[in-house]
Amino acid sequence: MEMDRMDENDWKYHEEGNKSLVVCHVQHCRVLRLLKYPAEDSENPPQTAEQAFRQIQNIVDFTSNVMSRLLGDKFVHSGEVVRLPLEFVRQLSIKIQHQRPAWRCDKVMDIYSGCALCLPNLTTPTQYQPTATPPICIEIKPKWGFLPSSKHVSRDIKTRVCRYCMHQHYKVANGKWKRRSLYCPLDLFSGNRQRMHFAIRHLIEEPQNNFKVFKGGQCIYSSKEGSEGSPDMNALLHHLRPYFLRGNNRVNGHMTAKAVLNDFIQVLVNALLSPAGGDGGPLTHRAPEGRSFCEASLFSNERVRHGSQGLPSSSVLSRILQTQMLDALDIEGLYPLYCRVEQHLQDFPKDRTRLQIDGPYDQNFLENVQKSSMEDDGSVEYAAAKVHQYRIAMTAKDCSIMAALVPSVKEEDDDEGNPGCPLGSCNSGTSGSGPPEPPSCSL
Ligand SMILES: O=P(O)(O)O[C@@H]1[C@@H](OP(=O)(O)O)[C@H](OP(=O)(O)O)[C@H](O)[C@H](OP(=O)(O)O)[C@H]1OP(=O)(O)O
Ligand SMILES: Nc1ncnc2c1ncn2[C@@H]1O[C@H](COP(=O)(O)OP(=O)(O)OP(=O)(O)O)[C@@H](O)[C@H]1O
Repeated sequence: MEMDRMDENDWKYHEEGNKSLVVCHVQHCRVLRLLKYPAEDSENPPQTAEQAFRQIQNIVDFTSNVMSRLLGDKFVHSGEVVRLPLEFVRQLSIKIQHQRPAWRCDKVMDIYSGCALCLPNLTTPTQYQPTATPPICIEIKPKWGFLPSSKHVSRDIKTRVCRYCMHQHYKVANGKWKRRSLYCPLDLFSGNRQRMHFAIRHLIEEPQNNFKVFKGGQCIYSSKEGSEGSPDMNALLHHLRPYFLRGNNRVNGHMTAKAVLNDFIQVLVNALLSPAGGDGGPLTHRAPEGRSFCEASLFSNERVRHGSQGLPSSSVLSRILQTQMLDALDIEGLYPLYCRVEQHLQDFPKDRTRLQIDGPYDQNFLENVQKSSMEDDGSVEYAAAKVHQYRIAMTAKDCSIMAALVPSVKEEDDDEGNPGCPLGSCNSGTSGSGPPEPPSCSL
């Protein structure tokens, strides 16, 4: 990318979250992730350009030296910080403003620093030969996959009902969503194909902030906050049908909507369980110590007892779960340690650097955090290490998986020239274009 030749017309609005806004290039498979600030700060940016640069560089370092090592570098893209011409950023901000969802407009895009994070566009994978049917990318934000077993947890309900399921009641009550989702993360993280199928089915029915489908880089299925109805599942199935034409579940040569949905979920389950290959990072597999079933899940307890195989240790879900479980104390055990660090920094502000509170997230950072003793010796070093571990766990609890399903070139057309079942053949490993792309994490 030539920074002095940036043209806002080459970029379009893609998506946004609470902290950043993402634009994608109209031709190249790149995105720019720009910071967002509260709208009331729009006249006075809360940080200088250099501070914004440092913030984004910290994200890159944290991703490459911490998250990538824990989740596996096959799954994580760190990106790079870029400096953009201010005029380009201003024009871009004006151009995309009308496409932003109203409920996100309490924050504005950073137009002052001229800094952004440049990443590959994970909704349009490039490693495979282009085919007539564009790739499908599914974004899943799985949230917390375990029940806390920390001795510090004061309420028994937290050890029986998962945080996501409890939060659903809160989110419906405060109006963020109109209907409760029946998705339960513990089902998705179970490794049991039936439970995972059940979980994804409910993600599709009520996607909220946890499920999106992109086709050729364009979001074709997601929840709109505050909207009365659910997104149109028939329209989604209409998009998906051409990808599954060679399925077995055809009635009079026609594949039923139910069969398309089942095949789609099946492919997704396979992708989520597929091994990463290569070095997965320094994690040793730790099974959740508490219960692995949430009482709020509608998946029958009886069926759980009759088959729970657990996650393959090198799958993306297993890596995410292991990283989430670095939060071994729960917020109730962590908060007093956080207060210890806060108090210490008030008394000794210079120790902020020694304790690496704001980074740098260099190669030693993770090692130092992992070296921390198991027993609380009352030191600020112990407390700071636990706070760091908690922050790493929180990142894994709020990350998204981008699973790209790429049609195989070889079987795209059958002998009569009819379109084939690209995702099915990808999945069975008979594709001429290599195995399906492993899911990637966008953090
Ligand atoms: O607290 P939660 O579980 O609602 O998660 C928040 C997310 O809500 P969601 O569950 O996706 O609806 C929330 O997402 P949205 O703003 O709803 O898109 C953020 O991701 C928030 O993280 P941060 O404060 O921006 O770092 C998330 O906060 P953290 O819990 O990660 O601090
Ligand atoms: N590299 C990428 N390629 C394609 N799409 C992306 C990429 N990174 C982010 N996105 C899209 O942009 C959305 C917002 O990005 P992201 O989740 O990084 O924002 P955030 O503000 O950090 O989110 P949160 O609300 O969790 O704080 C994602 O949900 C995803 O749909």
